[in-house]
Amino acid sequence: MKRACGFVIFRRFKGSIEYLLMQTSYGEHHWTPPKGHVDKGESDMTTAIRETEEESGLLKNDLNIFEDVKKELKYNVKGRPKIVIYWLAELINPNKDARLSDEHQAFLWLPLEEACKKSGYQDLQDTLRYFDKYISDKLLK
Ligand SMILES: Nc1ncnc2c1ncn2[C@@H]1O[C@H](COP(=O)(O)OP(=O)(O)OP(=O)(O)OP(=O)(O)OC[C@H]2O[C@@H](n3cnc4c(N)ncnc43)[C@H](O)[C@@H]2O)[C@@H](O)[C@H]1O
Repeated sequence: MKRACGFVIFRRFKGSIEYLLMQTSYGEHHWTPPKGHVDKGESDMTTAIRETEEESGLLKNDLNIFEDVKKELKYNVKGRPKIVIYWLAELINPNKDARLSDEHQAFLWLPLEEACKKSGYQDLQDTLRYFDKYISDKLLK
């Protein structure tokens, strides 16, 4: 099965929580958090870190990774099943911005409702809402 891993990255910015979404420069120009295919012999977490660095310029040291908070999405791409694993991560310095690679044409930091609208896919919206609840229940109290 095709497998991809990445991070739902949030930052605490001017009193609100914002999520990083990136828009592909190919295909349908859809928006997702940074993620990508697991290479042969690579662990899921290594993939998530590598793809995030390649796609957004944000390094492992820029992030506080919540290894125990993850979500798996399963959907079909061209008729073949794909699994995508996202962990939650916080951008430690909220003023450090992302940068683009050739794979994306735009990125945005968006509050929950706008991020859900932009992402479109129901399972990604559910994932964002699940992580948002974790943030409010566990990190903001
Ligand atoms: N059309 C294209 N033209 C040119 N180059 C292309 C291309 N598609 C991929 N590539 C190349 O493939 C590389 C991507 O490699 P990676 O960067 O390693 O992998 P990825 O993020 O998992 O790829 P992708 O964007 O295809 O995956 P997603 O599941 O979001 O998206 C895959 C499909 O699933 C759909 N999808 C995404 N999330 C979904 C969800 N939650 N539910 C249902 N469908 C979803 C998307 O709309 C999309 O149709 C790029 O370097 C690019 O060069």
